[in-house]
Amino acid sequence: MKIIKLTTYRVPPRWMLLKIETDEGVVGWGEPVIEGRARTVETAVQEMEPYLIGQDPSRINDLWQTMYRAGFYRGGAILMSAIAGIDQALWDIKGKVLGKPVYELLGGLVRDRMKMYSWVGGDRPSDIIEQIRTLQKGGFNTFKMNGTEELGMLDTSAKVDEAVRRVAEIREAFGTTIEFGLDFHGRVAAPMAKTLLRELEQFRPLFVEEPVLAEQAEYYPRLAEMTSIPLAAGERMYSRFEFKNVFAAGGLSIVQPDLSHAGGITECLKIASMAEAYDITLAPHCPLGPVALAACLHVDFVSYNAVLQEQSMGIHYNKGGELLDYVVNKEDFKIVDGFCNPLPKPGLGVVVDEERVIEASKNAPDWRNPVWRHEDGSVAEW
Ligand SMILES: O=C(O)C(=O)C[C@@H](O)[C@H](O)CO
Ligand SMILES: [Mg+2]
Repeated sequence: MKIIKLTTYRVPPRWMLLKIETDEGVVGWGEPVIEGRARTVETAVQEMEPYLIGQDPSRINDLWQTMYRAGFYRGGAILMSAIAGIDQALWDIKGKVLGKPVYELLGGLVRDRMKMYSWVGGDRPSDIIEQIRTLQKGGFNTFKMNGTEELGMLDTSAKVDEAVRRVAEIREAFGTTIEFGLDFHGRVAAPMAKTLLRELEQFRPLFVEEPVLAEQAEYYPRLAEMTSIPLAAGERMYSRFEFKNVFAAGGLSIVQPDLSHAGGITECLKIASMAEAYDITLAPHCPLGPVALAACLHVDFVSYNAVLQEQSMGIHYNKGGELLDYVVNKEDFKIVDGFCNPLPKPGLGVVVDEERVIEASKNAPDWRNPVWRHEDGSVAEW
């Protein structure tokens, strides 16, 4: 069997789907994308084509290593997202050829169902209580929200009080009937992280995500020393070579590689396994589409240390498109009591509605995150 064609489809809300075709008619789908840089990743996928066209798609490991090493420069958000989506599609092809879901090719199930969580509150966290109440009815009991709005590198007690009040209200309303993670989203600089973590500790959030920016990872062990709140990060780290230094330095309790940014199933499986050796749990980042989520679930179902899975249904980014819009087998993604079952169909287990994808790709938006500014006019971390 040989790879004969790669086709990318940028689609609303902000995703990109990749179709890899073979000379025997087997097709694989992947989701290579960096939110806000879809066109750049699309070009990176096109630049990877010479390593793929005419090659045997079953040789995923050799194709992965060639895409990673043969171009001399390596790593980073764009190249690793391109490789990620291609890798997903290759695993999809392999599973379809062998008639098995990907998790079977990776050693089989380590659990029967996977715990999912839902975003609430939007870019500037609001209406959280109501949104949690609504999602509870749908069976969710684990949530994530932004921990703050814009925050200066050194900011006021009033801003700290605002962040703490929001969390206090959640605990007041729900007690310990729910759990919630706080995403600092890189908005909190090191000078403010300690204060916020100390003030929030009394409410025992399930985790604090990106407590500081990924480029400040050396603070993870120092922050972990001063708080009992589990620290989570990973969406802005792109290969096991980045994660190894963070694991060795300590401080992370939860690692959140993104299956569409960190080299795909082949790489994230290795990251998950490295994390397990450090007693670090796995909670793949996935504010994206159905193929990305499917890739996450296959890694979750074979990784002992997988504890939580993000999914984008109802997320504030999904304007103009929703998680299952491009999926035919929507029922396979059903979330019951906050859990998802293994995807049973061969490959990644996503039956893509190709007509819908092609139609939607005709007027795909160039999604960009907003550019925020502090009151002094300087750019703020979004
Ligand atoms: O889901 C998360 O944890 C995020 O921090 C969302 C962020 O990654 C946006 O997708 C960037 O556009
Ligand atoms: Mg995040």
